[in-house]
Amino acid sequence: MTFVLFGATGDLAKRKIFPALYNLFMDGKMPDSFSIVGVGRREWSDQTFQSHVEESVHTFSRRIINDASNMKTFLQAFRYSPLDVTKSDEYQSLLETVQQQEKNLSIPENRLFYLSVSPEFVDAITSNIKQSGLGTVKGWKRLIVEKPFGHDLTSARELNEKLSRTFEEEEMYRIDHYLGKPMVQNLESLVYTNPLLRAIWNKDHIVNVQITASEVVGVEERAGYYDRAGAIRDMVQNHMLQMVMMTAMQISKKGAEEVNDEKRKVMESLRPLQKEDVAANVIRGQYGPGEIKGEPVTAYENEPGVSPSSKNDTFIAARLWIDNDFWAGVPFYIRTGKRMQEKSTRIVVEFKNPLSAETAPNRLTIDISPSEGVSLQLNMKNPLNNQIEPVSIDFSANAKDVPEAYELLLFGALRGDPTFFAHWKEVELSWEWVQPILDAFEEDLVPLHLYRSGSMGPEASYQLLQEDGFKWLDHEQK
Ligand SMILES: NC(=O)C1=CN([C@@H]2O[C@H](COP(=O)(O)OP(=O)(O)OC[C@H]3O[C@@H](n4cnc5c(N)ncnc54)[C@H](OP(=O)(O)O)[C@@H]3O)[C@@H](O)[C@H]2O)C=CC1
Ligand SMILES: O=C1O[C@H](COP(=O)(O)O)[C@@H](O)[C@H](O)[C@H]1O
Repeated sequence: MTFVLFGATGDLAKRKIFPALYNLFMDGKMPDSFSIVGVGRREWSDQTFQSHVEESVHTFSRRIINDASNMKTFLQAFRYSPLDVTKSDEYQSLLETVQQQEKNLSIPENRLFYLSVSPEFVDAITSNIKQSGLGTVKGWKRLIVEKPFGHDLTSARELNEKLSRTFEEEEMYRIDHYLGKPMVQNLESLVYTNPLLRAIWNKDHIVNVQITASEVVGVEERAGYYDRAGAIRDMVQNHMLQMVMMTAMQISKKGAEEVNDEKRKVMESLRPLQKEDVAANVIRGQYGPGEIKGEPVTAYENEPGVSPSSKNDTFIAARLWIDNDFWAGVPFYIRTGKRMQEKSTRIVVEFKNPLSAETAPNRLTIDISPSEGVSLQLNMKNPLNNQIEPVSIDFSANAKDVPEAYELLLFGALRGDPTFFAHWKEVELSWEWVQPILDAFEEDLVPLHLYRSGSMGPEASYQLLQEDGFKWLDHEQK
């Protein structure tokens, strides 16, 4: 297999892709013979590239590197091909490098193309892959595409149409790194393999589902992108909706087709929002000044690169309804934002409580990151005072040796397993659901609530749940 990495000199390659490839190699999960060809504009030699890869792995790998001989073998697989991806005539030398490696190392003609570049280049690269012959193989070819997948519904459709000229749907692996998080991958098994949970994973037993992805960091150096995207495109259209799908799908057997089908069904049942209804169901927020870990931090509007008087959303909370037999009448609440109190991604499932006045409701909390675990809140009699009190049964994963999201995702693509990648139908349905929100924001039909940095978002997001008689189950209330 030849792994052709466009954007090999970039940030994502350095922080995520090279360390993931190294860990797969160390775990014996790379194919028997493989070559990795990096592409970028910089005029690097193979040696410069190999040193860069080595440094990246040393800096960012979850594994402590103490095995020089394995590292040497790993680095020998790397070649660099300088190329401006917009110039068709430069692809010939890339093809030659790929073919030479295939010949020298007797590598079967299987090619995995990874586009870790700005979306504006995706069209040029895929059509040049076709024209140059890089995409003509005796074995298989696959394409991994990074987010963002479009800027709105129209651009996502256009992008998909362009990609489909070179790659079939079965050959496309759209990355959503939340689908690589071990606990998100675990959701399917958690419900499927526990008849106890399967029996109650529906509207008869569940009153609401809350999915939170809060971050402590602000916009950092990404204002150029983020000020145009906002939390709605950056997190909701992809990661948050993928977590809704993974939580709400009803699996009856394991396998990629089933997972993608069930996720699609969830999205098809998601009640569409009309532009006029957005304000009643979606809270738009932007961080103001505040404190993070005791240190003052600036408001979003004063961050470098943010446009003056920007109305960009750095926080979104929303209420979703899945109008199918399993979930009709159960609100799904999602919430995500930057500069919040804690870094945490968590799903809380609250169960019905017929004894509501006397006992706390049962709750299942699934911690996705940074800690990974599951806890179930039950009621028990305290022998000291004979009072019924909530107790928690906890399982925490030992994160030390757990593969990172990019390892799991790359391993999936290497095996040709699309289970934890976003199928086009899911992406399109997600954009369809989000588009009225984008329109309502554009037309300023939704108030922008400022929230204090270091808080859990604007007060309005608490009111959203209060309207239904619920409250956000933050960490201390778990
Ligand atoms: N960084 C991250 O954490 C994440 C990134 N992503 C996505 O991954 C993609 C890459 O991001 P990131 O690595 O951060 O971006 P960077 O800006 O760090 O890297 C961009 C890469 O593209 C290459 N490139 C740019 N123009 C050309 C060109 N004309 N011809 C050939 N190569 C070119 C650059 O090579 P050179 O400079 O040598 O020309 C560089 O390797 C983006 O789509 C981003 O949205 C997604 C999730 C997280
Ligand atoms: O895709 C993105 O995700 C990160 C958050 O990812 P996590 O794995 O740290 O939870 C977010 O910071 C970034 O803005 C977004 O582009």
